[in-house]
Amino acid sequence: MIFDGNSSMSQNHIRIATRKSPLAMWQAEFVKAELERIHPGIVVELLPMSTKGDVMLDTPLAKVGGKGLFVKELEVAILEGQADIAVHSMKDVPVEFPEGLGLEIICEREDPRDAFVSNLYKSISELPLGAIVGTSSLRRQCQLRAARPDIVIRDLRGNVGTRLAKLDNGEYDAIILAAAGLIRLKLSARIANFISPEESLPANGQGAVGIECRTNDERVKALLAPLEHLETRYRVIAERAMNTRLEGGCQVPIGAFAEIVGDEMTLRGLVGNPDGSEIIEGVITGPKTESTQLGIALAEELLSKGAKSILDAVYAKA
Ligand SMILES: NCc1[nH]cc(CCC(=O)O)c1CC(=O)O
Repeated sequence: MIFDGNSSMSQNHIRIATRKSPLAMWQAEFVKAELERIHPGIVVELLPMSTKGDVMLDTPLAKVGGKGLFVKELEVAILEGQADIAVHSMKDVPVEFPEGLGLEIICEREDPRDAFVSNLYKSISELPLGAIVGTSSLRRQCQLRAARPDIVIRDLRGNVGTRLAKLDNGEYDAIILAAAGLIRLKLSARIANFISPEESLPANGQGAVGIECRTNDERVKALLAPLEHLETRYRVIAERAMNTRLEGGCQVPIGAFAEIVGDEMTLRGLVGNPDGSEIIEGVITGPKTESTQLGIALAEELLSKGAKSILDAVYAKA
């Protein structure tokens, strides 16, 4: 039975299911603070939980497999009525939702770029021949190796603090992280260089926070509505639509990045193989209000240029 959100303990009370990582906690605290600012007197409670993705930290992400590694337990908590909402990094949110749940709100995007972090070098171009770079993202690996085939990629898992500690231990010459996570955790001083979308396309949804809740929970949806940021929604919807049409899981070498000027959206997309030896790129422009169609059309362009065989090969190995 799907829990009826309207029977929540009090009309002015919201419980947020969240992962326990510092970044997830920051995002949940951000939503709590926004709700408290907009609705004086509201009581917002955090329900920190562990997910499969948090527990299996030693396994390379591409091997853990399965969509929604970091969200399933949170969704169960909402469906069972222990929580009302879950706050996610849009980048980690699967394309499909369980019956009764939906991604109702997309908040304003933080910087969507990747960040180059190193104690020794200021940028990718400064890295010496054969430098060791830490990332577990096939997307980052693919684009880095395309530009610099000499670079050696080593796996890098864990939350942001763990990753920085591994860099500081000397395990890598440099690491690549999402700028948004570092900025939110007040660690932007660690960013040696922002990687432009021209150099490396970000992941779909990178830097944006989304809020999931019961689709029939009108009380909670009304409380959340002011947190919605329409421009971010258009951008993230286009990026996700491209990914969905490509049937991309959460760990595939796919980059997607939408920008809006006036009413016009420009969406760029890329599919590659992990070693960067093959990359298929495309760009499309159109009205921002047609973001889903733009994402699908760009995915179809990439597929017609050969993206399918690249993705099939990646999945066959995973
Ligand atoms: N895959 C983990 C993850 N999910 C969201 C972020 C960063 C913040 C964001 O994109 O909103 C990160 C860390 C990273 O990629 O460095």
